[in-house]
Amino acid sequence: MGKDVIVALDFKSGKEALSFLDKFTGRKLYVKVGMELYYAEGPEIIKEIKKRGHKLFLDLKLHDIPNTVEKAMAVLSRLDVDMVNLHAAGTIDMMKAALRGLTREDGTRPLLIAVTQLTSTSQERMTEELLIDEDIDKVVIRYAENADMAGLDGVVCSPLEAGKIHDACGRDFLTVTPGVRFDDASRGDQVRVTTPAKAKELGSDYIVVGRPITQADDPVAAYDRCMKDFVEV
Ligand SMILES: O=C(O)c1cc(=O)[nH]c(=O)n1[C@@H]1O[C@H](COP(=O)(O)O)[C@@H](O)[C@H]1O
Repeated sequence: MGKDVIVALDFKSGKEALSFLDKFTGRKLYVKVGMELYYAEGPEIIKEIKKRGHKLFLDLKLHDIPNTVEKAMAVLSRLDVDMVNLHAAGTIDMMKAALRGLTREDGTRPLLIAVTQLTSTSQERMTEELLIDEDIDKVVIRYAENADMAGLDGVVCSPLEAGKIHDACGRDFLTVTPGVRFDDASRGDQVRVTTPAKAKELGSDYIVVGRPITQADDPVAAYDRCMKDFVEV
């Protein structure tokens, strides 16, 4: 499994996202388009980024009844994206429906991964607000097993949980991990975080990094630091 750094393009407009990408002259990145940018620009921004040769994870985190998710995934399958996601909390039936919707007539489809527990969720909040009275690691692993059972390709989780998920679901089951911070950086709203180097040690397949790169004084240097610590060492 090739490891890579996925840059979260959390920008309010296509103009900002594209001028950010221009800083990486000629380099092909793996980027993530999330709700903010997609809701602002729609499918056109996807086409433009793909035209420039970048790989793209479309992060819309679908979570609805199975029929609605199946139909929405069928629409997303027409976009030339490499990966899409949904919330595992929508149940195994919803994940199976998503997979059906995403699979094109010729049998091809983007990778489909499931968010387990958001990396901004702490043990305390999960227990007290969501009334899930279990150890958060156990919940994340159970959601990963559900995603595996539904036939998905992997999960979104904290890098801290990547090793345990591979133990439960196998080495080929993808762990895509946001919640990544350099030692000297602020966590912001993230809770279950670690560094790119530690994420590599724990077996994460992809790290998803937003603000530590996009808001750095030198974004290209910050990206290169992630690549060096996570991919190249
Ligand atoms: O699905 C995601 O991408 C996601 C899941 C999750 O549990 N936590 C999480 O932070 N993300 C996304 O990963 C990115 C992390 O951004 P930074 O916190 O700025 O590095 C954001 O775009 C989030 O929407």
